[in-house]
Amino acid sequence: MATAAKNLSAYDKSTIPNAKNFLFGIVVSEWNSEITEGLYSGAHEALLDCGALEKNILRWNVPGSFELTFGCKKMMTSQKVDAVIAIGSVIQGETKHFDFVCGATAQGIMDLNVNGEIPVIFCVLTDNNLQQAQERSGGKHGNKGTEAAIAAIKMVTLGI
Ligand SMILES: Nc1c(NC[C@H](O)[C@H](O)[C@H](O)CO)[nH]c(=O)[nH]c1=O
Ligand SMILES: CC(=O)[C@@H](O)COP(=O)(O)O
Repeated sequence: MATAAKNLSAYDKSTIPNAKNFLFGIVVSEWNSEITEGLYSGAHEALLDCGALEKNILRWNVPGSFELTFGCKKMMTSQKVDAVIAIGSVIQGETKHFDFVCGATAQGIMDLNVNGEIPVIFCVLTDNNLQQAQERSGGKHGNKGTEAAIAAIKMVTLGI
């Protein structure tokens, strides 16, 4: 199902476990900060709405999406977090650089999930243009940050 066919911000709170006992890390890319701050707001608000405590949400910033893998790895190995949300916005430019940044970031975060002990949520928008990014970070298609927060809570409580 394409994003255009769903609302990224939609969730049934009654089906989401309470997050009050868990610690969440959020690593935020500074590239396209208009977008990544919107994603962060969506994730932060959803975590609090589902019971997470403000003092249990740790935020670090990194320069760009390519640095998300290292930032998440450093956070998960040095901090007592139960899940990490990686937030980025990659927007197509004139060259193939978009492909390399998106591919490397997706692979790096997947590797953290395969080799690590806690879930790392892929909250990285990979859009053709700014409008698409705006629509998915609090616009008409909702907020992928909200979706990522719900995914983090579900993964932390998996099997409980
Ligand atoms: N063009 C975008 C970038 N590029 C920067 C890289 O992510 C990286 O910081 C740089 O190559 C140094 O290692 N990053 C984004 O997050 N979004 C973009 O659209
Ligand atoms: C995703 C990128 O790295 C891209 O925005 C950079 O722009 P350009 O391809 O025009 O150098």
